[in-house]
Amino acid sequence: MNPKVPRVAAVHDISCFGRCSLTVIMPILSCLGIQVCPLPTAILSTHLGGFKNVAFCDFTDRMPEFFHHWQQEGLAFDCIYSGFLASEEQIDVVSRFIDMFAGNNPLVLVDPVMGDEGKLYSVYTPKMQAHMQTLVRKADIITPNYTEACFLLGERYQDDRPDVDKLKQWLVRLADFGPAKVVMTGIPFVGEKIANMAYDRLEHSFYEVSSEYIRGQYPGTGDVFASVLAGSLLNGFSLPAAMKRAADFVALGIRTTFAAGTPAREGILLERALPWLCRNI
Ligand SMILES: Nc1ncnc2c1ncn2[C@@H]1O[C@H](COP(=O)(O)OP(=O)(O)O)[C@@H](O)[C@H]1O
Ligand SMILES: Cc1ncc(COP(=O)(O)O)c(C=O)c1O
Repeated sequence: MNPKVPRVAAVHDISCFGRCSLTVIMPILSCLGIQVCPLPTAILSTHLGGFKNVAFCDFTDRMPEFFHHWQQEGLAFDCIYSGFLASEEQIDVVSRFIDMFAGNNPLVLVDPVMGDEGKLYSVYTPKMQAHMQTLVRKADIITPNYTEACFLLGERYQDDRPDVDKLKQWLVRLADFGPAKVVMTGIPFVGEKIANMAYDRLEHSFYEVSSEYIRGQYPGTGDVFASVLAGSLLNGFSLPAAMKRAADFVALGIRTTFAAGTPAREGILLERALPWLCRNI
């Protein structure tokens, strides 16, 4: 275990119901022995997948006030981890935040949350997509799902089995934007598998971690995966080992939830899966 408690600035929304974003990221990172300082991007009554009339409070205008105070207090972070961003302007605000806190050389993980299953989320405009590309340039590691990788690269989304050599080229092209490590999640493979593929430019290596696909589409799996990945990297695990821990934990959460039969839109039963993570930090 890391002798010092690493500190993460988690730049995500609070979806008050539905187990995604900060409501899963905070307990997961705490469980992994990491201090989490949330910088909220928006507060929503629920996440955006599967609910109507969601109450939405955009936090863009308040964010600079919060991080300027952190700067005055001399705070430093070991990691800056961003996810769902609520507006075009907010993407630039996060970019400024990263610049302001670059002095401590934090691990910058950008999860370019934009869409799933070939579609952009309703709040994501094409302009936000272009701004997201500029944020990705500042990251050390990015974790797009397969859909987000297609949007970042301007490639057509295909829901049949993508070709592995082509995916490798895509990973290299994504790393050419700036991040040394790229982890693409949620790749649909034949044989009932779901895969994560990664490229580490500094190691000149590709990695693949796949799991048995468990029936069911749950919100927040990307956040659960990326927070276990971030926490494991901060605790000294290698990239492939961190990917394996993240994929295994999501699979455990999904299996537990599927067995309990709770509504998919409520997310995975994190409360039942967390004890495993706490025992395996
Ligand atoms: N139905 C599933 N069965 C098994 N593992 C899953 C399933 N859904 C997600 N995962 C795991 O979680 C990772 C992240 O999920 P993904 O769906 O890509 O995230 P996002 O919510 O960002 O679209 C996947 O790459 C996989 O390892
Ligand atoms: C408001 C909000 N934040 C975050 C997410 C990220 O969820 P995921 O981990 O599934 O990418 C979603 C997805 O529905 C969302 O609606």
